[in-house]
Amino acid sequence: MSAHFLTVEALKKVYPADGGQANPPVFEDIHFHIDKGEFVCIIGHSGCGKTTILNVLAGLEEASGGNVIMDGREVIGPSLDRGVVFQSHALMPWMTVLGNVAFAVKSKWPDWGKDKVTAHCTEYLEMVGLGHAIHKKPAELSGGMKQRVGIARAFAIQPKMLLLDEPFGALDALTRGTIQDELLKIVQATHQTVFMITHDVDEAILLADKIVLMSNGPHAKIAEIVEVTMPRSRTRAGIHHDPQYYKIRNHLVDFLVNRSKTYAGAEAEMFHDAKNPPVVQPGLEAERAPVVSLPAEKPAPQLKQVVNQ
Ligand SMILES: Nc1ncnc2c1ncn2[C@@H]1O[C@H](COP(=O)(O)OP(=O)(O)OP(=O)(O)O)[C@@H](O)[C@H]1O
Repeated sequence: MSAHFLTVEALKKVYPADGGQANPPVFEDIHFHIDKGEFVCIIGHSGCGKTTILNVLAGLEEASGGNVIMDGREVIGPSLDRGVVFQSHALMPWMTVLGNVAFAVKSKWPDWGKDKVTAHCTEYLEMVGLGHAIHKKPAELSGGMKQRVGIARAFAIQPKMLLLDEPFGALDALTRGTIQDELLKIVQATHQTVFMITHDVDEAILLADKIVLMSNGPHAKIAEIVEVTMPRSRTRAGIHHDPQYYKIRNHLVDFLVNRSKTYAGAEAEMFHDAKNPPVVQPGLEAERAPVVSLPAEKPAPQLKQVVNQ
């Protein structure tokens, strides 16, 4: 049995086409794992299937093949073991901020009394800087405040795993930065296991222990796992002073701009092993990390080994 907290094996998704035609798989042969307490970001071009993968991990979407094992059990449906925060804050507009969080907390712990629920929710709302706004309704909040409520609600149920789908995508840069700092602090304090989709490479470098890079769809694969080797005590203001930051950033941008399209087709299988995507540490490499590109001619037999170093 796998020793990892979460294991994704051979995951594949095909959406049915209109008119009975067969669609190609959005992604296939997706393999990766997450250890307890790890913060994992996933990056890839629009349409490669990141949200679909997150929904499968959440149990909200069924895969067409493969499986997801979390904490020794197969994920077959939604559970309060997994907290989800979407890009659009899904708050109940008729309830107060406290009421929105309390609703989730009461679902998780139905035996708790009112005072215990209120104290618990208030603690998490204070953590995201909303202690002063617990009696407000969502309509009275800014976009950033609403998103904070969603984050507090997800943390308050103390899920085994937190799934974040571009939670800051709709926020202005200033608010986004502040909430990133708050998330960083909470995650450092709680050691919460997190899987997060982002399009922002800086956000991924700031928050993640490792970054999963997806190639373009259809037939998207996990192309590479990038370990963020900078010390965990990162701050938004400080990471730019670490020489590793630029190496990691350049590596991610180079993937997105140049390499993300080279993983589809039979030829790609000759140089890429989707079951064991290369794990790279560009921050620690003196030179630029190896660049994977389709060879012009038949590849040398040891090419797979080179890519995996
Ligand atoms: N319910 C659905 N029915 C049919 N096709 C779908 C459905 N949901 C998603 N798709 C298709 O699957 C592909 C992957 O979508 P998904 O939203 O998972 O990608 P993504 O990588 O998260 O994209 P983005 O970064 O733009 O959010 C897209 O081509 C999308 O059109």
